Amino acid sequence: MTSTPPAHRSGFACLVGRPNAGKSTLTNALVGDKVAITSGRPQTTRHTIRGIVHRPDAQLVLVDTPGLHRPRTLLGERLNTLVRDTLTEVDVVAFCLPADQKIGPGDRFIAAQLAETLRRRTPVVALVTKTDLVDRARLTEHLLAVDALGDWADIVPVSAVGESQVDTVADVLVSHLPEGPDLYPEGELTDEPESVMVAELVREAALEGVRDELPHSLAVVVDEILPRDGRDDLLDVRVHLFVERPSQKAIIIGRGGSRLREVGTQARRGIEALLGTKIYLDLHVKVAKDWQRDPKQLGRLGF
Ligand SMILES: Nc1nc2c(ncn2[C@@H]2O[C@H](COP(=O)(O)OP(=O)(O)OP(=O)(O)O)[C@@H](O)[C@H]2O)c(=O)[nH]1
Repeated sequence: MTSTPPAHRSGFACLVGRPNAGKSTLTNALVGDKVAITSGRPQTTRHTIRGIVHRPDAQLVLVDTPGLHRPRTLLGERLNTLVRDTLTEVDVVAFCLPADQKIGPGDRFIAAQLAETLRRRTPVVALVTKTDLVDRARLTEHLLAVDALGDWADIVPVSAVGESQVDTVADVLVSHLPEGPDLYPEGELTDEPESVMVAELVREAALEGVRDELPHSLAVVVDEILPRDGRDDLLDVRVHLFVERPSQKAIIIGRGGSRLREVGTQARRGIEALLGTKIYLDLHVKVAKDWQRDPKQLGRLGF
């Protein structure tokens, strides 16, 4: 019998569960430490990307769930909107239930929300997390309780800390993704807060001494932050500075580019401290006429 290679899959997943269920730790274990950042907003989801699992056979994009991530804030109407918005846009939902804690009202609440919101349109995988904290008997008991809690596409026990079954979790989540090519270039991971901070550091440096001349005319966009090929100690950071008029571009760049070099040096120091690694900072200045008044330009600049 000849076997055809499995189709490439790609899509979005979100990890839900009550606080301390182990979502962040598992996300990190799934994604590994190949961290790069971009401010580019994903085209296919409005939600913050927490990490991307790159594999030869698949790309799994893990997105944040603003609501279920912090169930304490999930009340009334708001809850329903938040949950529905995110959960209905992903391909698979992973519900984390820590093995060392009995299923409680918080878990039952989330289970009910998932059932009501998704109505089986999106598969939900139950992940029994922190299995390293319990013995076999307790794990079995918990698995049975989780099974009784809802209608799951799969149930997978996992320990992110003990590094047990993390690959199985990835396999199972990937199995629920549609066939498709990579959605993001390899090495790309988003972390919005950090890229916003990078943009802010560049903006600060660029406005130094010229704040009066172009206070609100400067927008900074971080295009990408990627590891340099073949280097694990250097990130390439590409940034665009947008001004409204050619005269402002001249101010930012300075005579023979002298001022832009100073801006780069100052911003680089701050960014290296922020990211904890050496960077190569690539700054480009562009004129985007009347960007403050043009909704299309504003959108492009991330406002
Ligand atoms: N022993 C053990 N501890 C774990 C494991 N996964 C997470 N933890 C611990 O559990 C605690 C909570 O983990 P997080 O990953 O922050 O949980 P979370 O669900 O992201 O929490 P919130 O951000 O509050 O929603 C941390 O102290 C972790 O170190 C695991 O597999 N084994």
